[in-house]
Amino acid sequence: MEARLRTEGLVRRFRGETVVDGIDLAVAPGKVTCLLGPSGCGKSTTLRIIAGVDRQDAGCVWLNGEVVSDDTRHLPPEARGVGLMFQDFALFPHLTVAQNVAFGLPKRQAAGARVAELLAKVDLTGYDDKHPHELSGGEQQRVALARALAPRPRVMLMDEPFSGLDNRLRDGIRDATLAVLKEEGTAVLLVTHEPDEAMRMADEIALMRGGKIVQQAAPYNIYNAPIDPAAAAFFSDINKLSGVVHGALTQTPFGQFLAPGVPDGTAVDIIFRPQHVRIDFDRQGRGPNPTASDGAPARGVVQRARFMGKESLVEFLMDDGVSVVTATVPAVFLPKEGTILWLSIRRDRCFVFPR
Ligand SMILES: Nc1ncnc2c1ncn2[C@@H]1O[C@H](COP(=O)(O)OP(=O)(O)OP(=O)(O)O)[C@@H](O)[C@H]1O
Repeated sequence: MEARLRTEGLVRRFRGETVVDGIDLAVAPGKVTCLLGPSGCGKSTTLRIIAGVDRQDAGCVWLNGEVVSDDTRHLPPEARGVGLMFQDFALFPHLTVAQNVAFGLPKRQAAGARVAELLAKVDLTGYDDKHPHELSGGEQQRVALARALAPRPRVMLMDEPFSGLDNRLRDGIRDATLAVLKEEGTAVLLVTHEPDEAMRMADEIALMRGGKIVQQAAPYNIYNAPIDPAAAAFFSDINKLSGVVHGALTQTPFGQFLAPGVPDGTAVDIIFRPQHVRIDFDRQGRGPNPTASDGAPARGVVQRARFMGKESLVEFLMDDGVSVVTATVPAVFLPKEGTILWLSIRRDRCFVFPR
């Protein structure tokens, strides 16, 4: 399907510093792409350029198949037909819910039916005559969504739209928002610095660092096939084992790992997530048998175990005396310091990166 929103080679510099550095994006109807990255990596600037409130130094923006901004052309924000939803969503305090939602609709258009339809979609039927101060944060957020959607924008740009909400509300509002956006077939570009939010909302995550998209993929793929250690570390704690390559193999406490194409003598890091470590009891100095999926087990001694609610975080010093491995285990299990246990790692969840 043709992209509703597309950018090519967007560049933006402030005082000689390049903060957006060649951003290519494409979002199809009914799809959500999340721009995810640490503070200051250029996410909001990218969004602002697409919205038209900032202008790029190079590159091109298409909306609904038409160039809205390039070297010679720059449509103002109000002519771009995009919906905007930002963190400080600011409803008009003196207008009712229905008037807020109807605000963006053409004056001549009979707004009643569209307003009622949208209030039903965001589960606020009957709230028409209330004022913003009578609503909870979550309800205000849903009114803001209804207002942004009222003119049927085919593209929605959202910048940390849920960060003002408390944790208990947030998941529900995210899911409700997503459902409405999908139903309306809106192409969405959503900026967030929270990996959980991106995983929950996105069809595709564009991971940004230093003004560039370093990896773009579906949440499952980006989580399970990160492009480098920093991309892996952005989504969870990680474990790192060090090795040196000989004959396309590197030795670790967990046996050999393949390092295809990596020259002999290269130092590599083997990265894996704590949740992909399995632990097993010591049976008179022996652990579980090696398997194809989990490789060889290795013995470790518990150094620290922390209760985290639904799980425990257990830190091990491995038998080689240098490797430290952290595992998450169900919280019912909180082993004592000094306990000897055997660890295995899901082989398909390990990533080998030249250092
Ligand atoms: N108008 C401006 N003038 C000068 N520098 C700016 C301007 N706008 C943004 N910057 C700088 O550009 C860089 C990227 O900012 P941007 O707001 O796009 O980052 P971000 O990834 O959205 O971060 P955050 O998650 O903190 O909002 C930052 O270093 C910021 O200080």
